[in-house]
Amino acid sequence: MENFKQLCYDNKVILAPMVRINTLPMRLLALDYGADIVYTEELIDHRLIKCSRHVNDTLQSIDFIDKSNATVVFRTCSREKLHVVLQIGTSDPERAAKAAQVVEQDVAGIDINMGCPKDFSLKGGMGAALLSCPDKACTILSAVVSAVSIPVTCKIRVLPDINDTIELCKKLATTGIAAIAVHGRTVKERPNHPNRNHFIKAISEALDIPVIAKLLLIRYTNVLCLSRYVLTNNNVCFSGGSKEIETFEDITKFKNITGCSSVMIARTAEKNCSIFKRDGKLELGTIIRDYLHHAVDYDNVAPNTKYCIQNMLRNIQETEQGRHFLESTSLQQIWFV
Ligand SMILES: Cc1cc2nc3c(=O)[nH]c(=O)nc-3n(C[C@H](O)[C@H](O)[C@H](O)COP(=O)(O)O)c2cc1C
Repeated sequence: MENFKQLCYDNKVILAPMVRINTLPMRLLALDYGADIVYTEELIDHRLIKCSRHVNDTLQSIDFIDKSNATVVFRTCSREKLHVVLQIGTSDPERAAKAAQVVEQDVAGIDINMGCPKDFSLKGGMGAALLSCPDKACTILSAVVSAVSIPVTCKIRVLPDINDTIELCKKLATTGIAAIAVHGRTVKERPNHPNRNHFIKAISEALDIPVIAKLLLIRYTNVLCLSRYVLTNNNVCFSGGSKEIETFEDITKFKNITGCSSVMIARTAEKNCSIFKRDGKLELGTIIRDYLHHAVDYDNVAPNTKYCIQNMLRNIQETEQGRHFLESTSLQQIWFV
């Protein structure tokens, strides 16, 4: 209950899950700049359940280490404990529940990925594959909700039909999840397709009293628990707006368009994490330096650090500021800041 009070999904600006980008340094950077909640990259249940928890006194971190090859699968620290949501890739209720239990004491929430369109996920029955198996999706969510005492959420993509999407959301909402994040593109749509903001608006309007009533009736008898799982439009997070979100003010605009009180940002944050700053974005050089401080402090693996910085650089090449930055600074210089 204590954790839930801390992790509320109402009116939040959120760093959306991004594979290889959202390791600890990026999550801390987003928090520095003003994000309220930060998602991890998707971590597959098979890997998490093989992990053991280690308190790393040198780095002041908590490490989840895969014993079979001594790899750090997930590193976190006390600073993010009340803000970090760990996203699990799964196709199995039992494994999902076990994976959630492995990290439960060190994170603020658990999210189940139901939107990944990649072959790897679809072939394994994970990610967007769950959108076409709603019963299985619900079984997974219910298993995780029962297994842990922190909030559980899921992140979906919209279905081609608006009413089917609303029905799916209502069904998922009966499992006791605390929020749904909706990416307004279908599985087949690519990032350059327009985001279906009107779908998200319809969902946020539909997920109101009936869903609350259903949840209250079906799942809980204890009054203290009731308010914990009420799912209204305040608990629908908007995702998919990066093409149209360039400034912090744009976030408010999208809240209004979609009727969601929370907004998740992926690609805009990937290229300029200071999008979360209320008082305006920072120069890329400052962002990279701030990022590197966290990467060094937490001994982030070099290939991952390099990948994130290369993405920031690649993504700004087309902007005036980016061209100027690249002309005046070499990657070599940045690397040794
Ligand atoms: C590099 C990258 C990695 C991503 N990885 C994940 C992931 O692990 N889990 C997930 O649910 N979505 C993932 N996504 C999707 C984003 O979370 C988000 O829903 C999508 O990019 C649309 O939001 P945007 O317009 O703000 O970019 C990823 C997106 C990008 C660009």
